Amino acid sequence: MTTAAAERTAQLPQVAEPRNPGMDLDMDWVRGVQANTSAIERRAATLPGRRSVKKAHQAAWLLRAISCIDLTTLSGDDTEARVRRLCAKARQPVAPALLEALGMERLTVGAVCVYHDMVAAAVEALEGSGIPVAAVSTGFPAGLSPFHLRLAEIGESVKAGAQEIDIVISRRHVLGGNWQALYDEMHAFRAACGAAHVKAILATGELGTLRNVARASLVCMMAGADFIKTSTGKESVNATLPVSLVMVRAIREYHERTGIRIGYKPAGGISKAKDALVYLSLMKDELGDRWLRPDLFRFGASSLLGDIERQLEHYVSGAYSAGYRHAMG
Ligand SMILES: O=C[C@H](O)COP(=O)(O)O
Repeated sequence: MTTAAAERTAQLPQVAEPRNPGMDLDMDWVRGVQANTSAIERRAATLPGRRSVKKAHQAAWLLRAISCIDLTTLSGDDTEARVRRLCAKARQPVAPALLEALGMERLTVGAVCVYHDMVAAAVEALEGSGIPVAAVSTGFPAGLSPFHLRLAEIGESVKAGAQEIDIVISRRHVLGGNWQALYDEMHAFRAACGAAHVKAILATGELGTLRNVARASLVCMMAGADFIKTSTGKESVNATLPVSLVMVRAIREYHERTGIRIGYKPAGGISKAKDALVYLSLMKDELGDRWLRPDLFRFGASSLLGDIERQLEHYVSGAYSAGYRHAMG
């Protein structure tokens, strides 16, 4: 690391110790996990119509959604200039006049998420903001590069200043029911992250069954994942409500048994404000208010912020402002 990079790293805000110390692999627990697909799909189908976020309160919830976004660019044509623009947006996700109209002084996104090569540019652009940089590592998105290179990539991203590492698991371990291999892989990734938080991307669209999703979620938590994340955004099926129900219920079960709170990150294809509201109400219903903060909930999204901003503008321009003022007290 260059001296300048080392100095930048030293100036970064203090990151809390990873919250999940993990535990030994409990095969009885893993094998005992079931997922009733039709019941989950029935329940998921009711979620978009639920009214747990009242219309009059939606602007406040949308502001909360912004604070939980991992603002993402993960494209082959990413440039440092694009990342710098993204970081400027991360610092000021909503125009100051709009924010003022909504009665808020300061709002940032939860993190900026980039490929390893863009970490240094993002760290520099976010300096002093308190916004962490998340790096997708371990041969994202397929996770099929040699194991030692995947570990080395984590180390490089941490050295460059990433405070959060989004790893991808080997789908073949899940598809072959090789839970010990999945545990060992996740455990090694966790160790390589050091003080950085680690999010385990399951790539649920490639895991075959909801039961596999439930088991993989548990194994990754046992091996020390601080967050579990649905998707890379590159699979043909990314975040869905049925998968989210399965994963948040695994988080709930892990919390009930261990007392440890694991975060949840749906990612891929979430681009509408109304979808963000559905996810927030799912978190509230299934896990409670504690999981509505950025330390335990993130959206992995590249285009969600734009739609939320449009909805907020619409809101401020008239329709529900009386209700919003009431909701904000
Ligand atoms: O992890 C985040 C995803 O790659 C973002 O996916 P998206 O571009 O569909 O929002």
